[in-house]
Amino acid sequence: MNGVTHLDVAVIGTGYVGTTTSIAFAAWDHKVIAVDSDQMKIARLNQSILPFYEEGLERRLERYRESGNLSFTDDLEQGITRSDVLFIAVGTPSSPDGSADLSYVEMVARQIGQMMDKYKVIVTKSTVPVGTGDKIKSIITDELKRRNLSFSFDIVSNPEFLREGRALYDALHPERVVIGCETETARKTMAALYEKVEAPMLYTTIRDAEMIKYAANAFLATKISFVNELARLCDKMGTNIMKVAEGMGLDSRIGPQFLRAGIGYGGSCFPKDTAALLNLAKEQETMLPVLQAASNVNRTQVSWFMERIHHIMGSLAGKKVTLLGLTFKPETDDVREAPSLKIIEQLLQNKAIVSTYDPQGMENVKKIYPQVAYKPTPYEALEGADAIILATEWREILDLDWTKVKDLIAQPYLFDGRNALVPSVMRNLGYCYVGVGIDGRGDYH
Ligand SMILES: NC(=O)c1ccc[n+]([C@@H]2O[C@H](COP(=O)([O-])OP(=O)(O)OC[C@H]3O[C@@H](n4cnc5c(N)ncnc54)[C@H](O)[C@@H]3O)[C@@H](O)[C@H]2O)c1
Ligand SMILES: O=c1ccn([C@@H]2O[C@H](COP(=O)(O)OP(=O)(O)O[C@H]3O[C@H](CO)[C@@H](O)[C@H](O)[C@H]3O)[C@@H](O)[C@H]2O)c(=O)[nH]1
Repeated sequence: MNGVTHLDVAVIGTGYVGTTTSIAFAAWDHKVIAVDSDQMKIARLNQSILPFYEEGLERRLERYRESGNLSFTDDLEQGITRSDVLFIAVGTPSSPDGSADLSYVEMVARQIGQMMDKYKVIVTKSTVPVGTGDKIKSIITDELKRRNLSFSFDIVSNPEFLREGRALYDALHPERVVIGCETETARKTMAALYEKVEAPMLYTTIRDAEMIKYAANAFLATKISFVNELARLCDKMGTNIMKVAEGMGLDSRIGPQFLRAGIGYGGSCFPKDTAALLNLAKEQETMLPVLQAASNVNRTQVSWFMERIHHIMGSLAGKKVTLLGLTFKPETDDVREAPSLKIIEQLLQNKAIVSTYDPQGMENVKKIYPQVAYKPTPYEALEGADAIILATEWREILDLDWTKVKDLIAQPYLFDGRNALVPSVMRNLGYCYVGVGIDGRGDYH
């Protein structure tokens, strides 16, 4: 494969990562077949309809389908036999004990072993525990043995670091590409795949690459929990976590990113990947007390925030609470592990009447909490509200006409779970504004 720059690639799994990865490889002029076992998803993708919301992806999807660089199929065998490089990008959700559920990855490995017809480079894009590369190798070897075939293949770990809401940009402009591989052929193939990317390429063992992904997510999650923990203290001490974080972040050794205090991290990655790493450590009889604490802080952050609300408002029974923002972060429709879900759960338990608005997340939450009132505009959601809780800092929500909102609501309580509005501005408008760790000494009025 030396010197070859246009590779035939199959990407197995067309979720957030698989679809974005497929589009990135198509953009770099490789021929990509994206495969999913979900026929509905494939049918939509074949009409250039993205099965989730992510800005900018749909236009690219159409462009590369038309150019012939990107096609979609539910026929895995076609994807495998027509490609030299196979990417595994299926989900690795949490099992009840916190470990990564590898059943989708193992299933794909078996299918690859049952269908491959010649040498392939098999790359794990999914986030997987250390040792999964070895597992995939042995599953494929067993399947080939069963078929009395003995051709070789290479296993590679190439973890993905994209953020939802910025998936296309992150995939096209990664800050680093981590490649865990064992042979020169695999290394050259991966170098050819990423030839057009201007980013450091870090070559490691497969196990190191697998660990790097978990370590990066665990570190970022810990940074967030660290400021959230401090925010709780700031709230008691009359200090402002926003200023404290700003002061910390100006030290280049610390950096300003991921120091935004709030109601905690959600999403399909941080909660699941920290749990998986903790589980991995437990299996090795090794303690990770720092990460365990970070996880505990995050697990209790919404309850801590809700306690502030109860402290100020008393019982919420029969009160109308408007929740603004449902997704785990702005610019996505993903509500997996979103703090808003815990907030809804607690509001309903306390017999509040909940209405909500989110630009993209309402359909997904409606499936879980049909008893909440989902409104087509934020203003309709806010009518007659006794309290407003901001859970996701969508631009559209921050840019509301807050003077108009003031006239719509019954009581001016505004709880900003993301410290995203300007306290002095909101207070000047007459709101009783409460943020996370910025108000001090519980004196909110
Ligand atoms: N979402 C992110 O931002 C992100 C970022 C980096 C890494 N990751 C990791 O990437 C992996 C995928 O995440 P995601 O969010 O894209 O998941 P997802 O749930 O959105 O998509 C997974 C897809 O795999 C498909 N699938 C499952 N089994 C299959 C099979 N046997 N054959 C073909 N298709 C199959 C499913 O139908 C689904 O469409 C996970 O390990 C995740 O931790 C996710
Ligand atoms: O200072 C901050 C930064 C983030 N968050 C929250 O943290 C969560 C995760 O945010 P972000 O990391 O931006 O989104 P993800 O799409 O989950 O991306 C993370 O998880 C992906 C999946 O593994 C990785 O690829 C990315 O590198 C990693 O940033 C969200 O709920 C944010 O609201 C905070 O509370 N404070």
